Amino acid sequence: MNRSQLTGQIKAKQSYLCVGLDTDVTKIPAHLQSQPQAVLQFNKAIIDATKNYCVAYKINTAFYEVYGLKGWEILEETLAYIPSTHFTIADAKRGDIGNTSAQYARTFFETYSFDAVTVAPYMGEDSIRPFLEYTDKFTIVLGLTSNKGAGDFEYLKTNTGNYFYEEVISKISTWGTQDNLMFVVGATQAKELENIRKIIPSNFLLIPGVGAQGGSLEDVSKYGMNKDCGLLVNVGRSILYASTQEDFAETAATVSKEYQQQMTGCLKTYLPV
Ligand SMILES: O=c1ccn([C@@H]2O[C@H](COP(=O)(O)O)[C@@H](O)[C@H]2O)c(=O)[nH]1
Repeated sequence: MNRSQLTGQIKAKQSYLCVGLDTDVTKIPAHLQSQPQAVLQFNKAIIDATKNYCVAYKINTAFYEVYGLKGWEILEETLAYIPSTHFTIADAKRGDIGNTSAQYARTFFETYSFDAVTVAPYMGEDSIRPFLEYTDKFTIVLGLTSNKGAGDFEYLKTNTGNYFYEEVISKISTWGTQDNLMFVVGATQAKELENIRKIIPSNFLLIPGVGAQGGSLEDVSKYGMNKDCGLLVNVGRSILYASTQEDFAETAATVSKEYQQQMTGCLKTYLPV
């Protein structure tokens, strides 16, 4: 899915919700846990329940890799079950020397046909270029993360007086275009979004941290939205585990709809005219 198809979906659905499929078998309803294909069944029920309210799904590979070969099969079947109208993200946070990054890019863009993959920027240009060579796919680079550890390196001041994360975003933004490059910015960092938009007014941002991590959808929308919306707000646990009973799918639908309705309001209020 390209940028204009993504923005088309956002407009049509009045939603920029991305549902995070971080499925932890110990947290899913007890009645499913005994089923042989528990994670896949859970994912399918969540996708059926939420697809009308969201425009994207993010599969965090850690929750599948933990089961070895079986986990990769579940990941593949989950990806195949996501409707083609939805943008798909492999949250794998890869990045290595170029020769190795090329294999990671092939994995997520060819072996599995994700629309996007998350990449860690620490190893620099040659570690990111192999992903960006897929000009019809999106490379989503970690910009300013949602966790406490963001303070350890991302907020260090460089000799230019800027934060390290600003240098990272600013430099990497010249390596790609708004059609193949996005950045991750945590919802818990909403106060920085106004500044980030000065550096990258056009690129889409993937925003995790609303829900379980306490980030504010309102603030993210107020400070991060651009004329195309430019936001994919990921919500995982607070949708997946909104109920741990037999009504988990209905409850996930209700919570997703609430997010979608709040997003409709934010689009009316904050979309620049
Ligand atoms: O800075 C970051 C980067 C990635 N993540 C990922 O997003 C989701 C958040 O899930 P919730 O359950 O909604 O908290 C998860 O996959 C993280 O690995 C992030 O949270 N922050």
